[in-house]
Amino acid sequence: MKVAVLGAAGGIGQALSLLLKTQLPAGSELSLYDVAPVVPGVAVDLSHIPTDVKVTGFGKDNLADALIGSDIVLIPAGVPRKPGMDRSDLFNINAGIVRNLIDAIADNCPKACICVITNPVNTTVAIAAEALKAKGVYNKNKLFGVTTLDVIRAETFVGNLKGLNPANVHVPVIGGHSGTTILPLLSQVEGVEFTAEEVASLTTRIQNAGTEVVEAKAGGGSATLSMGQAAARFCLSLVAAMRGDNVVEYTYVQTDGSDDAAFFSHPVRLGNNGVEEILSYGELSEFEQNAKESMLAGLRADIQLGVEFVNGK
Ligand SMILES: NC(=O)C1=CN([C@@H]2O[C@H](COP(=O)(O)OP(=O)(O)OC[C@H]3O[C@@H](n4cnc5c(N)ncnc54)[C@H](O)[C@@H]3O)[C@@H](O)[C@H]2O)C=CC1
Ligand SMILES: O=C([O-])CC(=O)C(=O)O
Repeated sequence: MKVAVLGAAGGIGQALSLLLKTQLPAGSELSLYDVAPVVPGVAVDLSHIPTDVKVTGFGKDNLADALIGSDIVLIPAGVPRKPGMDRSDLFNINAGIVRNLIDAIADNCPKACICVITNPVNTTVAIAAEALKAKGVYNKNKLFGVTTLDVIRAETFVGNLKGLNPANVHVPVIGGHSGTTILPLLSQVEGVEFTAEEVASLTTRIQNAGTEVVEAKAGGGSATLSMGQAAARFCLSLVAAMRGDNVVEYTYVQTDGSDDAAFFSHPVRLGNNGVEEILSYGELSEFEQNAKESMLAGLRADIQLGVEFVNGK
């Protein structure tokens, strides 16, 4: 198993690479790429941890070498938010970064599962899909927007509010990954009752949790450590599924688009070839149904922006 991390010298990239170095199965390879000159040093640093995972660092001019033979590519490359910015304000810089990295993936490891972390995820995943189509190698079952951070936050906040161990709480989160497009399904949390006020305030907190971190970091970036954990969880689930385990994760994937949007986070059964089955997210409460209806137009517009970035208007 070879896993490549593109943007590996950044805040997310380093946390994620550390978790993968210690948790990937024995015999795996971890390939770290970044345009920052520190990346070979990050790889040397990690390589001193005694696990049977081989780590190699690749600088700016060696993207092809980093990618060749990869089974999974994780993309946390790009700029993070500062206070006062929305995720959509990152589009101008990050759209081009994602496009170029995806072109290189198409050329060097077109069969890899691709996990996009770079914001705005609602749009960068659509950019990735269109760029892969333009190269003739798009497989909708192998492209994922990583929305696991919304899930782990929701589990933490519910656990804290109700005095439960968050590790035992499961909260479905559907939709996209920004503001009101993030839709936690609190009505489906087993064994927990919420008042209407709790549903309203928890939903808002989960939707604004990224901003909570951006403001607390006061100009020093956005979530990196919790995102490293979230991306590691998603990647390790994909690895386990590729080795035959039955694994379901919530992730932003291409749907048939019939009722929701062309990309939408669903519970997804993962398998050897990425998406094995997109599962239903079940029944929504009236609050959730209304929240879904009112965010869909915005999510569709975010996706359209990505389609037009690659194909023109
Ligand atoms: N999906 C999600 O839930 C989340 C997504 N993010 C997003 O992840 C991205 C990265 O965030 P951080 O790690 O905090 O930023 P960072 O600034 O700490 O790291 C980004 C890294 O990307 C590298 N980079 C820039 N252009 C590149 C290119 N063309 N090729 C390879 N590497 C390149 C930089 O050199 C840097 O090392 C941001 O867009 C952020 O908004 C952040 C948190 C959660
Ligand atoms: O809020 C941000 O800019 C980073 C992010 O996506 C998150 O923390 O959920």
